[in-house]
Amino acid sequence: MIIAANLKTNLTRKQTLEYVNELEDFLNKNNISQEVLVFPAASSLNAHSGKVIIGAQNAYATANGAYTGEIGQDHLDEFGIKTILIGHSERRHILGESQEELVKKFNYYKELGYKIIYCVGEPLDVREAGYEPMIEYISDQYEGIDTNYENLIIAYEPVWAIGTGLTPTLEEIEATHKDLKKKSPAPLLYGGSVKVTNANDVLELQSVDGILVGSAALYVEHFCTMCEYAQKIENKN
Ligand SMILES: O=C(CO)COP(=O)(O)O
Repeated sequence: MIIAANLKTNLTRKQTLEYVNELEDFLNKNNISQEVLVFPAASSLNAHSGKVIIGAQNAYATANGAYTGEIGQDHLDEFGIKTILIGHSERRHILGESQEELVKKFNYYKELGYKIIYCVGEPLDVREAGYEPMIEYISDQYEGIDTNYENLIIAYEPVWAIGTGLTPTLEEIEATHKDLKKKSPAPLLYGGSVKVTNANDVLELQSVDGILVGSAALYVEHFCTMCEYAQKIENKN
């Protein structure tokens, strides 16, 4: 399974280094062979060798150039980073990235063979409009995306569930994932208020291939526990 931590605008470079080292030790001591990804803030990116894979939360579709405030492929290359998150709801809804811009970014990093975690998910008003409009809204977020890209992972994160403590029910997650799985053979993660208290139940769902965790992942011991849950489920199956 794939267990991913999106650290967002949290943890300094020093704190991130401690975090990744503690996580790496835990994975090794506990023989955890799951795919574990950590997405630090841009200024906390660092080279890391081991089980933990470091990814970028964002980068511009360029190697370098005049794009004030952005980082590019050169900055990721410096640390051997080959994994990127694209289409996170905070980038879509807070930072105003359009589908067109996301597609451009997707294609740029796809050409370079990056592992891409591409996020989709509906806001609350769309959710409240009913299941069909919700699936239509999410389908639009697949527009222009090569859903057969071999290094693609998709994360379904309902916007209203992110950082709110609210989640769809397990049945709702399963139903939505089943429908989204028809759109792409890529592994499908669930994200949105995943905590130590619900992670195991979510991971046990048939159509869930992993989780993308925000706030709860800031506590390294919580994130380690979730990695352990995934390992136990896999050992059992
Ligand atoms: O946005 C998320 C991960 O990308 C989820 O955030 P929370 O786990 O804080 O809801």
